[in-house]
Amino acid sequence: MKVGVLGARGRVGTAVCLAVGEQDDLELVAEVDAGDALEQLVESGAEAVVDFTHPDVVMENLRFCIEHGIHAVVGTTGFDDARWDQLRGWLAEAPGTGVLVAPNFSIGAVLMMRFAAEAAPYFESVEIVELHHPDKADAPSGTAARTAALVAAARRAAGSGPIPDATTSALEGARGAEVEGIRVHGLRIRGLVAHQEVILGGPGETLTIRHDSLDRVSFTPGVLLGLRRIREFPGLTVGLEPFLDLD
Ligand SMILES: NC(=O)C1=CN([C@@H]2O[C@H](COP(=O)(O)OP(=O)(O)OC[C@H]3O[C@@H](n4cnc5c(N)ncnc54)[C@H](O)[C@@H]3O)[C@@H](O)[C@H]2O)C=CC1
Ligand SMILES: O=C(O)C1=N[C@H](C(=O)O)C[C@H](O)C1
Repeated sequence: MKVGVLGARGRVGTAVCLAVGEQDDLELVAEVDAGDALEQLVESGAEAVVDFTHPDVVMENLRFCIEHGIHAVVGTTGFDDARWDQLRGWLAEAPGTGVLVAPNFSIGAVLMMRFAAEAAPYFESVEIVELHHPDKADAPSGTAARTAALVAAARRAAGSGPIPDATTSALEGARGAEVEGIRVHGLRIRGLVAHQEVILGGPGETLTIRHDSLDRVSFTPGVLLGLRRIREFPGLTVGLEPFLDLD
């Protein structure tokens, strides 16, 4: 498969270019970054792209790819319901084209999210702490937002009660942001890459589920899996789980 990388000179894009270049069954045909023409993808015959760019530009990139029947494996964050609807609308006009958007391509992070959702109905309390490098544009992280959504859905399905919190007075931000009723706290620390803790608590005990991406190579096995299986998943897929046969 011929592959183009969008955001090729970025932190993750650089690691993805190296990884794709090492595979016998994948050929890196386009390395596109800010200011480069997207037409390069068509001229080079790219059959699929990997996008690790910026929330402000990813939709424009995806519209171009879908219009040209190029599959997309997307790590860029910043998606919301309006963006999902827009993507589904574009994909309806391009049967056979697949777009995978995964908030985290690291296998450990996917499992961390799954374990957190599985544990959540068994505990009264649950909060999420995400820790990243300070050059990250978005907060909370896409991973934290998705973890909160999965945890909230698991609790709803189990009929869990409200999460206890007696706070009546707080400085703005002191209790973090709320995503689907789950508190999410973001730290930006030089030296870190991407880390997350889900802390659950019940009477007399806590359970902490932690994942650490220590290097951006942690994202490349999931990206390669996405490329190898994208033809099997036409339309929009959110999250790597189906590609890992986890759903
Ligand atoms: N899903 C996942 O597993 C992961 C997702 N991310 C997300 O990926 C995105 C990128 O992260 P980083 O690599 O750390 O950022 P970065 O800032 O290091 O790299 C982004 C690159 O995109 C380039 N770019 C900007 N506009 C462009 C355009 N229109 N076309 C092509 N390239 C363009 C920039 O010049 C830069 O080289 C962020 O949204 C981040 O949250 C990051 C790590 C893992
Ligand atoms: O910007 C990053 O670095 C990361 N972004 C993704 C996110 O927002 O969840 C994935 C990972 O946390 C690294």
